[in-house]
Amino acid sequence: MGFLTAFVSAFFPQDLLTFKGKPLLSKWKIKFRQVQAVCIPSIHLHMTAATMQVSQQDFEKAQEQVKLLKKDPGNETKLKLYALFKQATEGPCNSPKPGMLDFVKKAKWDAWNSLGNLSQDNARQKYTELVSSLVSAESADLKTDASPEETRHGDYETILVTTKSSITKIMFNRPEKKNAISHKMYREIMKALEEAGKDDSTIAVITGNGDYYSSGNDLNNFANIQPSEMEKMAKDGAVLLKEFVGHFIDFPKPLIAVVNGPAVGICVTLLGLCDIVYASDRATFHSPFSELGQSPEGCSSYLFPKIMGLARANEILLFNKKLTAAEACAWGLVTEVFPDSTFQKEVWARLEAYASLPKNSLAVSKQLLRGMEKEKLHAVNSKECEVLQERWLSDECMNAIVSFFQKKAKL
Ligand SMILES: CCCCCC/C=C/C(=O)SCCNC(=O)CCNC(=O)[C@H](O)C(C)(C)COP(=O)(O)OP(=O)(O)OC[C@H]1O[C@@H](n2cnc3c(N)ncnc32)[C@H](O)[C@@H]1OP(=O)(O)O
Repeated sequence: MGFLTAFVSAFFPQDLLTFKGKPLLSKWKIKFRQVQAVCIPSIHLHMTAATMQVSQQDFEKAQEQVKLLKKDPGNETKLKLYALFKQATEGPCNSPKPGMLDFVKKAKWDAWNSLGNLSQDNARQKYTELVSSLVSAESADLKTDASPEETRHGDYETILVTTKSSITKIMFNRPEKKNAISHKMYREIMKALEEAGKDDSTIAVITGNGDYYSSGNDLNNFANIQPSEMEKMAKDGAVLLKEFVGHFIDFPKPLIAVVNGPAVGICVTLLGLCDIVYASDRATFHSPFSELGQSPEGCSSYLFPKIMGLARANEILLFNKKLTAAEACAWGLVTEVFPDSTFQKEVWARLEAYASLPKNSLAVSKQLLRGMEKEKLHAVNSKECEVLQERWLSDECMNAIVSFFQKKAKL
């Protein structure tokens, strides 16, 4: 016999467990909440404005809500509910006191009788308030229970943003385009970073959906531009890029890159602004700026020489050297490399442990590590964007982009 069955059988006499004259015990005996439905007579009342108004409708709604409670509220509360219900529907207790040995009936009688001359209106109100507090407590519990679940944010088209276990994950989500970053995606990433900076998460993660981390700037951002619009395109591009990189410079919490596959262009350079970079051993790192007639961005012209030394930075940023994950780790761009087969499992277990550390301590420590450099980084960002704006108008750059689309057309 389950707890509620026992409670119902003990606390509600057989005569109460009837509906329209038919015995309901066999069908209904299991759930306390259902007993309340059996006990509902039809009441028509009007509250005056003297007390907080509880309408008949509210009272009936409360009776329905009791039926939906998932957790047993405990004997004491159930006795209170019973007493208030009887008082509300029948008025003060005037039935004879049960014998001392009839414990259950006596407990119920005592509860009802203890309400004395409480008016039916007040009893209805107290019943409704009690139910409302039980419902609120239960939904708060459910929210707490649900906290380890993943919550999805916003109405994004090009990225997926979720929070789980104090980690906000921003995932590039154009796998069919190798997660190339379109104009819309630049804007959505900025919005997601702004939100992640303010939300309850402890750390934020950037990663890619599919086989690529990201193939960098979407070269379509430069396609189909009329000659008369070239200057505007370059100017607007520089403004957008400056703002975009600025969001990484100013991000207030630890920012982790989970590089699930190859990374190209701006998605490589931005790694210098991330606080930790974990890579799958399938990942490669390629910044083909000179091949594209362009120049470095993402503060890499300043941070890469600091991270790996000028000679190595030159190989990547001037001569398009594509690094394996192991090389990128040896050169200090990547923190740690994991076998692809266990990458996700190992990385997320590690990050969950990190995200349980005190949030504010992590944030202030990040500021100490990065804060002094911020002004410098913004200046570098401005300069890089200025140079790129010119590069985008160069023949070298235009030819490289035309060549990319021609190769595609031939395929
Ligand atoms: C506001 C402006 C800010 C600018 C900031 C400055 C940023 C600079 C950079 O990021 S420079 C780097 C730019 N990226 C590239 O040069 C990479 C170009 N792509 C490739 O070389 C290849 O696609 C690849 C090596 C990434 C992958 O090759 P492969 O495995 O053979 O796949 P596909 O080429 O067939 O690609 C599948 C599909 O995706 C499209 N695509 C891939 N990358 C890009 C891209 N960067 N831009 C646009 N489209 C891209 C590709 O065209 C295919 O599309 P399709 O199926 O043909 O429609």
